Amino acid sequence: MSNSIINVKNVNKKYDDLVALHDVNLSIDRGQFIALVGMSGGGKSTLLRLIANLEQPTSGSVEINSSDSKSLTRFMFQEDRLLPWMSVLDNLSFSSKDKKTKKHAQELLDLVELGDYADHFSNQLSGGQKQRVALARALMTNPKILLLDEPLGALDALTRHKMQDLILDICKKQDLTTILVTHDVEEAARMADRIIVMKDSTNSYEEDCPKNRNAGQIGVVADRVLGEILDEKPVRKQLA
Ligand SMILES: Nc1ncnc2c1ncn2[C@@H]1O[C@H](COP(=O)(O)OP(=O)(O)OP(=O)(O)O)[C@@H](O)[C@H]1O
Repeated sequence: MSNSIINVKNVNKKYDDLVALHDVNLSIDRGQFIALVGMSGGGKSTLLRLIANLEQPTSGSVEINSSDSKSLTRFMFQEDRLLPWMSVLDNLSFSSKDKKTKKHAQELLDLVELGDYADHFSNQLSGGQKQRVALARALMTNPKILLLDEPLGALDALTRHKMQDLILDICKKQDLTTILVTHDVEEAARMADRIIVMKDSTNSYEEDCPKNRNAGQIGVVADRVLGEILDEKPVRKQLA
């Protein structure tokens, strides 16, 4: 039996006459940590939105192999989306009075090492702490798939490093399948066990349709072992 949880088949996505994704095929196994890298406008976020079922492909299909596909995915955005008038705990539980929900929220705050910050408000948190709250909130529905769109872009290098470790740790503990969009190749190399490069469309298709210059296609898939620091040439060479 296949172990894949996400199957993207022959996906094309057009916005009017702009081709954002061109014939993308991708199969992701349960528990994999995927990094999606590539040039700006290459279709990374578009692919993530299709997988999250926030948008539909123009053609092709995105299949999620799970019994509870509705509660599968959660985004963690780059921006701080915490509601400033709610405490950290309420941001997770949406002020629910339900004891179980509150307990779950507190457990997740403990998981992201912010157990003592439940009563704080977002203006009392650092950028890294806000991102950890956002991560905890993303986990509230017990997702099986975590979709991260440039979550760490605004953080300083040290905080970013710590967050990378925390995310990896949580993904392992919660047995999550994760897709991380990042511009940072080092980050991709550090975190992912598979790196997918969305490449610029420089084939004849582009000549036919100049507007499709950035149409996202899966370029290179590099498999590597989780946790290793990448100093292998292949990924960089192919990115250059
Ligand atoms: N809702 C939309 N309507 C029209 N065009 C869109 C829409 N969303 C994305 N696009 C276009 O589709 C292409 C791919 O965009 P997308 O945001 O997926 O790229 P990206 O690789 O995530 O870029 P970046 O790295 O800059 O975030 C771009 O040309 C973009 O302008």
